[in-house]
Amino acid sequence: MSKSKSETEDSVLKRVSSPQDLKGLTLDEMNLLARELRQTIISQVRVTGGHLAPSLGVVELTLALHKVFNLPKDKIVWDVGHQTYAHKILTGRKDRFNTLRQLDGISGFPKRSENPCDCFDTGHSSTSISAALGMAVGKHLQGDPGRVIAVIGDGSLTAGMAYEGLNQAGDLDEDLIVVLNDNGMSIAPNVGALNKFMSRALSGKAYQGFRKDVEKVLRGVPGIGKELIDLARRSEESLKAFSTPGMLFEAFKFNYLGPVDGHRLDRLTETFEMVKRLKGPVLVHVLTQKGRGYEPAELNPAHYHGVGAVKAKDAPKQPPSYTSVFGRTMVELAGENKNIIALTAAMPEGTGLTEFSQKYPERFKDVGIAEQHAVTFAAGLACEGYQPVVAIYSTFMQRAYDQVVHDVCLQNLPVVFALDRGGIVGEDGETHQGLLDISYMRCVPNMAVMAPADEDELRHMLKTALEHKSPVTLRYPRGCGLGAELKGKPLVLDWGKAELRREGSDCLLLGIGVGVKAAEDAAFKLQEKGHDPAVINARFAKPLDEELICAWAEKTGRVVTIEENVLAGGFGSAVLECLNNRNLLDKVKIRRVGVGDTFVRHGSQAQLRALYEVDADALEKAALELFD
Ligand SMILES: Cc1ncc(C[n+]2csc(CCOP(=O)(O)OP(=O)(O)O)c2C)c(N)n1
Ligand SMILES: CC(=O)[C@@H](O)[C@H](O)COP(=O)(O)O
Ligand SMILES: [Mg+2]
Repeated sequence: MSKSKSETEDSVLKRVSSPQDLKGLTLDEMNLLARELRQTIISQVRVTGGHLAPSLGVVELTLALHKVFNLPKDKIVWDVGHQTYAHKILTGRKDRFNTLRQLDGISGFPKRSENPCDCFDTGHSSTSISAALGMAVGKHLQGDPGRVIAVIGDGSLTAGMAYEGLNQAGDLDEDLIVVLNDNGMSIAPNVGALNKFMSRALSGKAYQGFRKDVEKVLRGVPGIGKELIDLARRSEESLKAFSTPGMLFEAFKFNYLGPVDGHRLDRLTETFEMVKRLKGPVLVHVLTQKGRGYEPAELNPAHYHGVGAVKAKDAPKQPPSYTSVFGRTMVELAGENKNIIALTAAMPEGTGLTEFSQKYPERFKDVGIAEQHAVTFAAGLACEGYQPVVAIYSTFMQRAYDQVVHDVCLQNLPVVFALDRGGIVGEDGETHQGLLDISYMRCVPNMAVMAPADEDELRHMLKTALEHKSPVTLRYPRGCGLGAELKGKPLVLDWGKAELRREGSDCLLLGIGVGVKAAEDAAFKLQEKGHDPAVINARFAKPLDEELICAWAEKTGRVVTIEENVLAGGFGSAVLECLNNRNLLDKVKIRRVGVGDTFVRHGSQAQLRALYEVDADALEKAALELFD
């Protein structure tokens, strides 16, 4: 008796626990498996959240790569790594897939420590070609025949680093395979001249149609049809150069193959079987649809790029996020100040700038995934008298550090760095935590560093930063605010002044950013234990309000700082330096609460704050130690 359709479907994924299990599958079985993988991904992301549309778009591509190549001997470097859910399921993590992005569960990104088939850790974009080239050269030197494949999206191809990799790879003529996963989208629709060129060339159906028509006519020529076709194919090269995306990659000395339909398993496997035998650098151009197989994601791939877990219907309404308050304040301030220009590096929605982009399209620039360029571009705008606000996640700003130092701070240009996701971000984990920025910005001459205690203070800080005619970093966290009332117009705060929130006599709890709420919560608990803590909202990590801080440090004799940043070089270090400079360290005991010398993994923000001891409990504990 033949099996029912659903029994057959069920059985394919059940039979697959490693890429080896794909080798004997038929095309029909592979197509069924693609469907099952999609169902598994969709239902899991509903529970844990995650990068849904990118992962759905590459299901067939992943299957074809695993069918043709042999991991872990061959290697796939996934750019960004946010599209690897099918890869994870196929490489022995099916049974742990329900722990995706959870504390102690599997990561949402490739991790060498997690599985031998993850050959390179990613999370930030556009590193894959360079890493894969390094591996290819390493293999070459060792005489290892394994193949190396970089899979990079069209969005990630807007970053300069990708071209640095292509440039060297073409020159070295190494055996490297680059798969361009072209879905026309970054998180938002992709931008840039090259993107326009690629889509124009691809939609040049005229060329494809012309080619077919010519072949048809030539075939009909009795006796010499074949020779004429060969001749036409040879001269086609020059025609192609004017009208296909291949032109770009061929200039880098890559062999270009494609475009291939990225949802046709037969075409993909055929292509990779051929590519496997080719020597030198090869680029395979694959066309996919972001969100494929899940209608809401197909219709709105930007929204479904990364989603949270589906919320219960009766979940309480949350206060507005810091991001949305930033976005609204930008719109408000730009109405009064025509010099404000908002910049994003491929994250208009993530940085809260969508409304700004609609209201002031002339004064909004999405530069693509090009943080370095964004910063130097801002420096140029500032030279022309504009006030650029560069809104970039804290973690991605790391990439543009020299531009911050050399192009902005050295010239003391008035650029505002709005660093969203400053602090613990949660489920994205190690690659995305924004835990270094206070340290890396504080040490740069001319740079000021502020962090708001709540979403209302964020408004005032943005106004203050724009009034200041030097570089300013304004960092704020991922997620919703405290529910602070947003009333009145944004005000200019006293420059470099902290805010005394509570007077006290036996210790000083000194917070910055989200640390201020933790300080107030810890103060409450310490009071219940008979202590009398003072609480200060520092507002500025630089310039520090040395007068207020030292006065209360001396009065209380005990100081505990708290920040969501690494301890090394952070806000607490600034306070320690200040007490030392004023020779107060023999009179004042100090402890610092922050993240130690470690990378913070994935989990919920609350779990991680507790685990890495950067919450009110940790602050209370540190304060109590000072009374021992
Ligand atoms: C350096 C850096 N900047 C920004 C991001 C945020 N980001 C993650 S995925 C993405 C879009 C990537 O587009 P593409 O490579 O085309 O992949 P797709 O999501 O379309 O599959 C962006 C901007 C990042 N991961 N790294
Ligand atoms: C993969 C990536 O880098 C982004 O998609 C990132 O995960 C977005 O983070 P948020 O969810 O905090 O916007
Ligand atoms: Mg894309």
